[in-house]
Amino acid sequence: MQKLLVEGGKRLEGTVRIGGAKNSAVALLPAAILADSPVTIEGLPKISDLQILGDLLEEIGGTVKKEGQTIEIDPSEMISMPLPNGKVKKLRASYYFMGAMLGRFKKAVIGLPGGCHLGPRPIDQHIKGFEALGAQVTNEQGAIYLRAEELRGARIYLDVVSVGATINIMLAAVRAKGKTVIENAAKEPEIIDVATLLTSMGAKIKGAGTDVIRIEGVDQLSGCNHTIIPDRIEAGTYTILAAALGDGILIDNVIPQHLESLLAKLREMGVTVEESDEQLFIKTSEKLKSVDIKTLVHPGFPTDLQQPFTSLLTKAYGTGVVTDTIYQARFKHIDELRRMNAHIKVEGGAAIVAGPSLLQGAKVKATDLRAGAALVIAGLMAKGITEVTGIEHIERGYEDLVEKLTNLGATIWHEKMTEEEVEQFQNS
Ligand SMILES: CC(=O)N[C@H]1[C@@H](OP(=O)(O)OP(=O)(O)OC[C@H]2O[C@@H](n3ccc(=O)[nH]c3=O)[C@H](O)[C@@H]2O)O[C@H](CO)[C@@H](O)[C@@H]1O
Ligand SMILES: C=C(OP(=O)(O)O)C(=O)O
Repeated sequence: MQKLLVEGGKRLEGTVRIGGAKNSAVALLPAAILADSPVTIEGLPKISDLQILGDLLEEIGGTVKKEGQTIEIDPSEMISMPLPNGKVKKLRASYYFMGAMLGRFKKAVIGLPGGCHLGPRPIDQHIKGFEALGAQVTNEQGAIYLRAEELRGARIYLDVVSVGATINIMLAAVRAKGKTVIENAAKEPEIIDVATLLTSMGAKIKGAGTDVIRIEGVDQLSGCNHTIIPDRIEAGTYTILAAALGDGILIDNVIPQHLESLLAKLREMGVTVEESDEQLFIKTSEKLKSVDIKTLVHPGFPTDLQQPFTSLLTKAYGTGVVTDTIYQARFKHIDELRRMNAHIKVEGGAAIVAGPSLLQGAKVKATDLRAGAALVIAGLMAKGITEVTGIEHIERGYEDLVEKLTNLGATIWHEKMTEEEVEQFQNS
């Protein structure tokens, strides 16, 4: 097992290029199941979640060829093999095998998904959607069994705005008979990206990116070529880092409109933010002003940037209140930031950050993906060396993290954990 060592206190500058969007990629790969010929997806990020999804596609009979950041998935020989255990539990997005396999085979057995532990993450809205389309859904020993004689289009109102449920229902509905309307749909850019791929495959989808999506089912979907959108959360993470320590950092391959809620907050704090078509230029200010943030569904402030943003707030003057309305318990990074001398308390579902604090290097543990990003940012801001364990979480969503940060002038490296450290880590 490896840990990350981060030496803090340096100002950073240069250019960082953003990879393809994790939360698109993890849906685009399962979407290929719906086609009858090879689907090619370009611009994939180098992250561990995609390796697992590639393995799962092979387990059900797909032929997967990877070359650089391009993947070709030939789904023609796939069968509806049950995936009740094993790799499906290692990530969240394995739930997209439910919608895609139901759409193609009218049956599937998929274990309940894993992913970041952020408090309860039910999938009742996914199931409500599948049932409305005519599927029988049962939960047997931790696996979801789905079966339908035929899928029929339906009007589905989501009780909770859910990215996963919106995409999953879309995946099944493109192969249902007749018209499906998803109301109160999520509007995240990744939903548009998945709809774009499905449309290139021959699906008929209108309204992706709005809260009403209309789908006219088709009998057949074919292979196509698709280029993935840039990762707004990776871009947002480097933007936050640049706001904390940037002497002028250019974020390349980003769609600035995807990050408007973050950029508005950074401007309020006094950060220099310049936008162009596919780039952002970010420069910190000597005296950052505290702000409050409240995470909301898109286009509100993204929950996935809440944790990295909390690290930035420790440097700002004043009190900042962080409220996460999507995951009320997404605060596991706070205890670790406190070890680094951050003055933060969690009260009534909000984290209250009193700044500025001079962060000190410490031994900390990444409990989830974005907590890991928050701790790396804090480590780069801190005096001394920070050791971050739990880096397999970070590898789920950040490609080439060490290389990208080193290019910006950071001192960060991997080290093998000793046996004693591994034991301590496993028991903590
Ligand atoms: C792989 C992927 O794309 N992950 C993202 C996706 O997760 P995921 O798709 O799991 O998140 P959702 O948008 O579904 O969840 C939003 C909220 O709805 C609740 N909910 C969701 C589904 C459901 O059936 N019932 C229910 O109550 C969840 O507990 C949560 O409070 O969107 C989240 C919210 O932007 C992001 O943090 C994750 O990075
Ligand atoms: C919560 C996240 O991922 P997942 O839904 O894959 O666990 C995330 O990307 O921040």
